[in-house]
Amino acid sequence: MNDRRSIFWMRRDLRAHDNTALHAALSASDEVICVFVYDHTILDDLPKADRRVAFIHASVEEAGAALAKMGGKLLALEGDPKKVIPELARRHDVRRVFANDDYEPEARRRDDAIGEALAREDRELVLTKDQVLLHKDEVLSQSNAPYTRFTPYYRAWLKRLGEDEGVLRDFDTAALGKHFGTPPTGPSNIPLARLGFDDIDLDGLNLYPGTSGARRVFREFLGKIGDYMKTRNDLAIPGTSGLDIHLRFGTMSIREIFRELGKHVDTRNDGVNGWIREVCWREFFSQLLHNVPRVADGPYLEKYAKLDWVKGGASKRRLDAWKGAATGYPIVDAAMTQLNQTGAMHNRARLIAASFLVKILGVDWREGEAYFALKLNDYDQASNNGNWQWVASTGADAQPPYRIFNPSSQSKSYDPDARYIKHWLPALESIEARHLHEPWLREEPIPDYPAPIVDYAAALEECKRRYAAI
Ligand SMILES: Cc1cc2nc3c(=O)[nH]c(=O)nc-3n(C[C@H](O)[C@H](O)[C@H](O)COP(=O)(O)OP(=O)(O)OC[C@H]3O[C@@H](n4cnc5c(N)ncnc54)[C@H](O)[C@@H]3O)c2cc1C
Repeated sequence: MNDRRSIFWMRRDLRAHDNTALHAALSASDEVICVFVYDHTILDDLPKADRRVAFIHASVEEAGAALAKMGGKLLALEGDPKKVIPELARRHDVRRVFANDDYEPEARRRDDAIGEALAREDRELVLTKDQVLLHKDEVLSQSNAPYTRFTPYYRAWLKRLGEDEGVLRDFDTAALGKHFGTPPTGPSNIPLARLGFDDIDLDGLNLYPGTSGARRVFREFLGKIGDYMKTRNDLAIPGTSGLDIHLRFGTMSIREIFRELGKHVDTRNDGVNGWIREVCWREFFSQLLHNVPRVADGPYLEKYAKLDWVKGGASKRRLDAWKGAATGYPIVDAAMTQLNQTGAMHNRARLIAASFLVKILGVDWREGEAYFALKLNDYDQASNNGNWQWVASTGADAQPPYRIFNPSSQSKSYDPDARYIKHWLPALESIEARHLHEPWLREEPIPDYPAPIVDYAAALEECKRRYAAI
């Protein structure tokens, strides 16, 4: 066995630069084989036109080119990683496989299986932290338990960032390029069509893949981050960073983002602080899913497993109307249209649409969670689950059960001129904004637009009864 030859397995870290696992592999070895595996156990269940697969594919292409510039080569394979990785390790007789940690329960089961398969042959899967700044049990409460409330977690997280400069270390892979050794033969990417997927116009969706795309989006955001607290809830303007898909697929290192913030903006500014706090929600939910993996299958507050959701045909009709942007509540229908057409959805719109499904339509939050998982470009199990549970009041640090987003007042506050609604529902262009916030107050129904699927006041009472019964 060659102790000095390793594999670097690229996953949710589609970049060559500042990559912890790649850096660890290069530091420990004379030869590093870099591999990306198109995982058919995931891909086979996806629609042929999938924006995320197209984004991944283009990002793999760019990461492969970056590795080539550094003297390496990316090998693209397809299949089930549980077979592909141990086979590759055997074929090249490597001692260690390096990869960046993934905290989703299914990914952990996969990694455990691969780790065991490698160990049977005296090899090793080495997992390193890369996806988040602080992970697993790095931020614990005074009683050494994982935090389940956001605010104390946030304070402890900030303190740790302030005290430990190493958290933002640059894992400078370019400086270690000489350790790539002889590249293996094989393609550095696989055509999308061969993988069974359609090409997608990512530019048309304002999705710019790869590290170049991430840095471009980040640079643009740096110019306006100071206004973040004023603009982040305005549905009609791009007031947030748009870095979500890049953080999801690791096209830019979270450490690089924080180092750049320190260099270019005043970190005492409200906008910058507000943005850092939002990023911390991502880390909070990541450690929560890792430490309390049962949240993936049910409510964190277990008493809410007994919530009496609307069932049967009524539930299906309501869910279908919500998915199909036909609830008769324009702000909800605009949000769902944005999701269906682009895979993106503004955070405020997510809150409104999710709250409407759970609290007004009385549909089990897991139905909404599953639909977002299918559609969102930035789908991340920890953040999606954490936010759905926040909205449904079943989560670790959730909103109280009786806090219910009123779609009309949300619409008036965050889309006063109905610009967002009219953009996504252009058939409503000629209708006055006030009638789009509350269409039922209009003398004549809006032509070719559905009547409200439920009466808001009655649904509100039903929701209160549902939660009070627990
Ligand atoms: C019901 C619901 C489901 C969601 N599902 C996901 C999901 O699957 N994946 C996902 O990344 N985000 C999810 N979010 C959180 C949030 O809506 C998105 O992170 C945000 O809209 C991404 O846009 P941005 O990058 O421009 O955000 P910005 O406002 O610029 O925030 C920067 C980054 O901080 C993180 N962040 C911001 N808000 C949150 C939050 N509430 N929770 C966790 N992280 C946050 C994200 O990584 C985001 O990219 C969900 C929110 C709701 C209400």
